[in-house]
Amino acid sequence: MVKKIVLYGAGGHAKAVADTVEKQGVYAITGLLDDNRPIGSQVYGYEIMGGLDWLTRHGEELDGVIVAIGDNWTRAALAESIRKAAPGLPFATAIHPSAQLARGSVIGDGSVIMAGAAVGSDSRLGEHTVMYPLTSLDHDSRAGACTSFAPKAVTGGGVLIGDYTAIAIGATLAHSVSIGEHCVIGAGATVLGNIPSHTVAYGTPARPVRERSAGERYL
Ligand SMILES: CC(=O)SCCNC(=O)CCNC(=O)[C@H](O)C(C)(C)COP(=O)(O)OP(=O)(O)OC[C@H]1O[C@@H](n2cnc3c(N)ncnc32)[C@H](O)[C@@H]1OP(=O)(O)O
Repeated sequence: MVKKIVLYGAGGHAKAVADTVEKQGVYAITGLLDDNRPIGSQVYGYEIMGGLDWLTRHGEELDGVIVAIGDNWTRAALAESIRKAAPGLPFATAIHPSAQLARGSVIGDGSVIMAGAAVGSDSRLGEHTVMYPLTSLDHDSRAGACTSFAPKAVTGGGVLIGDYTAIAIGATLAHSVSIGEHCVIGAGATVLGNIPSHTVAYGTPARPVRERSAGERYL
């Protein structure tokens, strides 16, 4: 039987998540939830049904939920609110059929792995992580919870990435580098050394540019 899920979010990122879920073919999307858009409006033919109140009333009818918000910190906060509003409702994981998951790789609940993304041997992704198209996290790497890889962001093997960190479009991380929590690695950066937590870094080679606090906007 097809499992029923809702996507929490209704913007551009939610469209990309919906496409991944549709292609995966494991879940049927009952509808979308969004606290800032009118109830009854539609995205891709899916109705916006409400917000957290809806989930409190209908959570038990569902098999799962995916937080479909692109910003890492907002996605984390919403996941926490959902846990409280609908305790026991699982976070579903969406994996595009063209994604490649190597032996020993582990994908955290609520994560979304889009078209052509690759997770290398024995690599682990935390909960609610997003890998956009053509990204790769190579062998023996760890990406924490609520991290994100924008299109064509790639890493070598043995890389560590802390919770909430965003790897921007086209960034490259050399093997064995360690990136802290709450970092943003800027578009097109080439990271050759470690980057401490709460840092915005970019350039080739990437250099820390400034500090950033948790939740500071980057998209
Ligand atoms: C499907 C999707 O859409 S997923 C999302 C895709 N988008 C991304 O991944 C992009 C995310 N954003 C970035 O990567 C940005 O580079 C950030 C957030 C890291 C940096 O942004 P800010 O700190 O706001 O930098 P700001 O725009 O103020 O620019 C400051 C200076 O740094 C330069 N700069 C900014 N980012 C970069 C970069 N990645 N590489 C080199 N130089 C940069 C700017 O050109 C500017 O230079 P100037 O002062 O000489 O004019």
